[in-house]
Amino acid sequence: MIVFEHVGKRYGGRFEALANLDFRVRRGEMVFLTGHSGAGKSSLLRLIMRLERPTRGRVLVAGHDIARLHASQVPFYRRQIGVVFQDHQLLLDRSIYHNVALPLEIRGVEPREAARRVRAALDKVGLLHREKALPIELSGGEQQRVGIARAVVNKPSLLLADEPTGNLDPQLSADIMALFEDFNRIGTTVVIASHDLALITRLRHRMLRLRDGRLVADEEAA
Ligand SMILES: Nc1ncnc2c1ncn2[C@@H]1O[C@H](COP(=O)(O)OP(=O)(O)OP(=O)(O)O)[C@@H](O)[C@H]1O
Repeated sequence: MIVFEHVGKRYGGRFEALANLDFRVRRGEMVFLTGHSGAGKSSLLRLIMRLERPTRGRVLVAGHDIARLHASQVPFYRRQIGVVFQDHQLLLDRSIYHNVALPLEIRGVEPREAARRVRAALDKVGLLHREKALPIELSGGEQQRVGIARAVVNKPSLLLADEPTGNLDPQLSADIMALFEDFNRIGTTVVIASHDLALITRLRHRMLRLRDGRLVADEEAA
């Protein structure tokens, strides 16, 4: 599903944020990406989203070198990827329903079909009963679940998350990870950047460990 071939990324000057990354993630896998702050986790995810391009090597997703995508193809490419952020980035003046519906509105999905999908996504994260609420009326854990519903409403084949539990207490963090496992179980490929080693070690998935932009360990779950 995802192949990194000798990938390097420099931001201006000589500073190498990522160096010689070589790994692949199979379709249907769930992988944690870990490492210290500044190790390059977000940069790696941004390469997969094609928000950045590698300065060396190639990133292939579903067989395509994504650096070669034409600008007009990029929105279609991104549609197959759901993204969850640490600070969920919800629109505060819109209801939960409309936050989750946003990616479908942008695509011009017909309202009745959109409503069906929004409710299915909210149901999966256990928040169907809060569809009329505003984000501010929800707890931090619930807001993050809305962020996940919005990420999966397009039924992406790939789900990426950057520190999705960064602001949550241990129990809520475990609940959020369990949700990602649910989506993985139905076939979605999942890549999660997290520095919460205590949590992700317990979950027993493959772990890619970055240090100063290099891949220093690739451990299959025991
Ligand atoms: N747009 C940018 N321009 C210049 N340098 C950048 C840019 N984005 C990231 N970097 C640098 O690249 C390195 C890797 O950053 P990155 O955000 O990928 O790490 P990270 O592991 O996600 O860290 P954190 O957990 O703190 O977000 C850091 O030294 C960072 O300062």
